[in-house]
Amino acid sequence: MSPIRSSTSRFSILLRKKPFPIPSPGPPCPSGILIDEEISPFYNPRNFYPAKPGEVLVDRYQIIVKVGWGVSSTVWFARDLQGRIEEPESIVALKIASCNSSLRAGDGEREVEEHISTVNPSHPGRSVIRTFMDSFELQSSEDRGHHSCLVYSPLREPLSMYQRRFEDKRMPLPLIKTYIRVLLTGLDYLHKECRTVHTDLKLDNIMVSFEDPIVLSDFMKSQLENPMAFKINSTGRPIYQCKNEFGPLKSLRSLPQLVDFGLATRVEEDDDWGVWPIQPDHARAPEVILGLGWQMPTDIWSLGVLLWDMIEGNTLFQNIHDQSGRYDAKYHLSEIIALVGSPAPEILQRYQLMRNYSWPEPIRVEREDGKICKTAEEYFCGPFFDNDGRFLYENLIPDRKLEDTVPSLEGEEREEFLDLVKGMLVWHPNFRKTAGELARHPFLQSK
Ligand SMILES: Nc1ncnc2c1ncn2[C@@H]1O[C@H](COP(=O)(O)OP(=O)(O)OP(=O)(O)O)[C@@H](O)[C@H]1O
Repeated sequence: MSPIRSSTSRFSILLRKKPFPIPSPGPPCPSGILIDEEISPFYNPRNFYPAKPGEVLVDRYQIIVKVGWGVSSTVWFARDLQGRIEEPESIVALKIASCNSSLRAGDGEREVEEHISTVNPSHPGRSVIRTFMDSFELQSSEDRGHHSCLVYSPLREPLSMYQRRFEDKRMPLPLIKTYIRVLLTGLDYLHKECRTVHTDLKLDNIMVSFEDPIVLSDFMKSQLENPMAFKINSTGRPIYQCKNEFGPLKSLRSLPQLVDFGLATRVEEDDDWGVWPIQPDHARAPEVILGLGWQMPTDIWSLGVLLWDMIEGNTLFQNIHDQSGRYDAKYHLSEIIALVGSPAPEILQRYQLMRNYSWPEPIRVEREDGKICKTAEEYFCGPFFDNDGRFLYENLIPDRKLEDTVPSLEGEEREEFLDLVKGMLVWHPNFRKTAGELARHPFLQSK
């Protein structure tokens, strides 16, 4: 038996897909110009894995093209060589985390995604959440720990980029409604079944799938003919310029997926609360700014804010920065009060109670001064309300009304939209509607 087995395995090795020859280098970039991840203020090239087109990782994934990057990772499309020669090409996205061991980049993301993928695979929202299909580790070249590598299905692009493909950068309303409903089904799964808060909802963390597999296969072929531009940096490593332009849409069959669980947080028990600052500035919920503690409803506030980015093509809260462009919470709260009203008395009571609560560990503010803070009040430069619950910056409250912020909707459509968002932009997190309830709202049903 054994000779037959060994010749069978040799035979199957022969039938296995072969790596393409290493593509010729693309055009050189001037060395003085910063490329992609180099722009990040805390960038250290030694922490990034020096991936190269043509390289085969773990004897299985052949790197072809860089399609994205973040502050602590790069994302590449790669060929999966596991299939047999005659099988269609299988392309995956590899997210290679940096090896900065203090951040343990990639490890938290892997843990949360493992949890999400196993809780209840039959829930309709499960497929809306992007989780990894495979994972492995790569040793860093300078003995600086490991690079965690997560393998995903390839996606077309973030919603921010997808939107720009439509006239006036606005997707058709029926399509937006479908997207919102799908995202809410995903959040219902994440919140109710997985008891996980995304904490970083923004259009860049909603990605859309390829509308047609031909778009991806044409893109991959074109990469072999037109390789990425690159430069050699001061440490002698090549840095490649990512390519992620997939051209005009062939149809509207793409669907959204929630991605990037690098900052996601599990809330196991009802009395577990996140306390540290989260969320992109304009989508930050009031309980985060005021340091009241946050749970799943904080994502509902963020998604509520993002509905303006989707429907109107601009942000709901427009003046939340000071004159030098820095996020300023007192302006943000002033806009919230103008559009949503004053906080409920319970919120003000909790604010007084939590004002002096110190975080278990101090946090450095991501500003030039890099101040170290122990409380939300220090971090967001409070106080904001006096002991009687009066807002300390009444003079900053702009003359705006929520009803005037949706010029593109009219009549019943507008009323229904306002009703939907009034269930999301609620000061008291407990009184916000849940994702499951919102998904059934009349505004989102096809008429
Ligand atoms: N599956 C995928 N298919 C195609 N492109 C992807 C995929 N995943 C990520 N990208 C691209 O890579 C970019 C960065 O990915 P992602 O959002 O997961 O990283 P990040 O969390 O922003 O990185 P970091 O945590 O290092 O800041 C995305 O904005 C997107 O352009």
